[in-house]
Amino acid sequence: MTNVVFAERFAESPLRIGVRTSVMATILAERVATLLGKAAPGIRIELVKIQVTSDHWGGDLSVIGGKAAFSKQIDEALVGGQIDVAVHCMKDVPGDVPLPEGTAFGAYLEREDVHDVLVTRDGTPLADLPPGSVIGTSAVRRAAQITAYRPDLRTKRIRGNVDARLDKLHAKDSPYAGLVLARVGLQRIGAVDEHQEVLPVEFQGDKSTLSMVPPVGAGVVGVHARVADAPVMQLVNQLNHPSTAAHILAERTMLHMLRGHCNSPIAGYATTTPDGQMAMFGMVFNQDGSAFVRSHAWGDLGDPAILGARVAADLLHQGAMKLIDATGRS
Ligand SMILES: NCc1[nH]cc(CCC(=O)O)c1CC(=O)O
Repeated sequence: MTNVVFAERFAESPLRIGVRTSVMATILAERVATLLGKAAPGIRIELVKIQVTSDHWGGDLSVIGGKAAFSKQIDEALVGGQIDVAVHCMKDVPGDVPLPEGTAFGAYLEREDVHDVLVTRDGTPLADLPPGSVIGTSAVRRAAQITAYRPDLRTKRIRGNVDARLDKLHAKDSPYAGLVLARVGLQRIGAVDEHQEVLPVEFQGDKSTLSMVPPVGAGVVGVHARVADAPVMQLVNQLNHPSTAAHILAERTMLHMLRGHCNSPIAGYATTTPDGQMAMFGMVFNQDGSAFVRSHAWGDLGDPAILGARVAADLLHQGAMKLIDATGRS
């Protein structure tokens, strides 16, 4: 793409990036704006704020259409041409509904940290919390793994942006002893002074060892644009990190095959091994983590979808769908 074509495309109007009005969404949109600005020096870039109703919804996500509710207004603005680019945490992009027609992810930024942490008011580790303590999380994946390790604790749903959740933890009459959150989310919003216990991502094969296997898409930011908008798509493509893109394709192929949705107790994590192969780990839990299936496979970095499909097929063969259905497609 020559600078002339860019100049023509952006002569009349700036490149518009849609951004949800949360601290984390704003920080990620600004990061993408900076990267796009470096890739095409001189183009004008504008952040367009989009108020997302579900950000203010404290109830059950299924009532407003699941995880897709968060992206609905952004998707409409992208398809309708009010914005040119949208920025998403891949973890939040549902696997059971297709992307809006005519749109695609043009870039996946290099994967960041995938660890979840336990944030507490005073730094008490998970192992030492008194029986009956309440852990705040809305993710069945997190609740299942916490409960498997400490069946004597309780988990309680908590919703809202990360900063709002931390406020709830520190509130005077907070019911929560701790919250499970993504470490990268805390880093992004600068909440680094919190008492954090980093939870290991490796599943050790038994419930007595603490682990928190990452969700599909953990730590990856995706840049979404209209396929027909070639200048923007080609510009966005320049930000793509190829091995991250391969890992995401493997993980999301697994998620599609398991029909993973916002309430799915599914973990999936693809990595590149030191010898240049791709490794993929998948796991499906029941609600309290007392039952699970898991699969680990290796494959060619050039065939991510095949690896994801193999892990999914293995999980399905072991009865994954029964566990997912028992948790409820609510
Ligand atoms: N569900 C909310 C959400 N979506 C993306 C992140 C940040 C982590 C990431 O991008 O993987 C978070 C915060 C959290 O789960 O604590």
